[in-house]
Amino acid sequence: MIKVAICGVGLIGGSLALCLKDRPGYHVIGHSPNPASVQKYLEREVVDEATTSLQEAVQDADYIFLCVPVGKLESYLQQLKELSLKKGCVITDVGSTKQSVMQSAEALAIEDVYFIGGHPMAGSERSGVEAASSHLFENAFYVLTPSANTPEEVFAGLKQLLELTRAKIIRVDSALHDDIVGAISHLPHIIAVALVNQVASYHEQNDLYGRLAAGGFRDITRIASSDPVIWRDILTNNKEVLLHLLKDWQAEIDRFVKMLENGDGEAISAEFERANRFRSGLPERRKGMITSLFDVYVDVPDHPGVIGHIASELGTQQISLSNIQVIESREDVPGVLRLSFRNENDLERAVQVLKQLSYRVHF
Ligand SMILES: NC(=O)C1=CN([C@@H]2O[C@H](COP(=O)(O)OP(=O)(O)OC[C@H]3O[C@@H](n4cnc5c(N)ncnc54)[C@H](O)[C@@H]3O)[C@@H](O)[C@H]2O)C=CC1
Ligand SMILES: O=C(O)C(=O)Cc1ccc(O)cc1
Repeated sequence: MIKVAICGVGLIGGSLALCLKDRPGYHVIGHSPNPASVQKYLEREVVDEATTSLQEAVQDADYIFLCVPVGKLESYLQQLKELSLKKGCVITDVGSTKQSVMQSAEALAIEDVYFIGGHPMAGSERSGVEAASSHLFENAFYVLTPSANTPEEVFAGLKQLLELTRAKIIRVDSALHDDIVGAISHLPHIIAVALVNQVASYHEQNDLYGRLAAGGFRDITRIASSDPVIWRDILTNNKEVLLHLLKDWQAEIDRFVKMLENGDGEAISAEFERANRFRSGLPERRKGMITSLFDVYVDVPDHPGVIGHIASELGTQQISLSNIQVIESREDVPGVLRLSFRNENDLERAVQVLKQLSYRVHF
């Protein structure tokens, strides 16, 4: 029996638990110091067992996953150093930054125990065990940052375990990880939050701002609804990288200021062309990391019953929708529906059905 302890069974910890629980040969135990959380893990049946005692959770565990906010990782490692752990046990984390936790683990160096940093690059703006799903990591990248002295067979063991999530496991140096993820995930979260707050200030003066905000605004600001504590920790932890990225961002904004001041329409269209070229070359429908899961956009006429019609046609074909959202909701124009599916197969079948029904679909 492989015993897996999960400390912090939220969106990520809960999704990992769901990937492992119910597999023959695996036993998943959840931990939180908070009795109400432990109760919730059990009620929701995401773990086989749950306890408020860290010692009980990690005793005899083969793998210990730390799935708490990045700012709590060091104190968890310190606590683990004081407890009795199974010889050869592997501790890993799921934090969105990797350099600081690698440094903490190296400084603490627990005897006969290995630490390998981890970051599943999938998630969402939602949080808590309520949002957990065993499908969350499918086809996403899962970064591992072993240290120079991690034995190859220990790395291989963790990789094999994580393959049960159906993620693509890749090994990346922790500093490079923080540079890249800073640019493609942390900076976009800052931009989304700053943009929402800029508009929120205008809205305080005139609520037409919020009422008209739709389509593009909602699309690029989805991630501004992410959990404040999780993101406080991520940003403060990747401070140096982000300060550098924000300087570059300021330079990008300044270039736009100049182009507008100079009325340089050609330069502006060149910016859009360059962005379009790069974005079109990105892998499609990659999970998490800003792009959505398995989504399709459908242009719909503005008449009652159209949403019900689409949902029932898909239902007839046994295609399950995981989410449906009206993106453009003005009363006088056709709208756009965003339909989300749990997997690529459902998405592709839905697209066929929608096309047969003469709906215009786009990604
Ligand atoms: N949200 C996302 O999309 C992604 C998050 N991550 C990383 O995963 C980790 C967990 O994030 P989520 O699952 O999104 O958050 P979450 O809020 O859904 O879950 C966090 C869990 O940690 C527990 N927790 C919070 N403070 C604690 C404390 N002081 N002591 C013990 N337990 C505590 C909470 O009760 C909860 O079970 C973070 O380090 C985050 O950077 C990684 C990939 C994606
Ligand atoms: O929702 C999205 O698009 C995300 O970007 C989710 C996300 C959040 C934090 C991570 O460390 C990885 C992925």
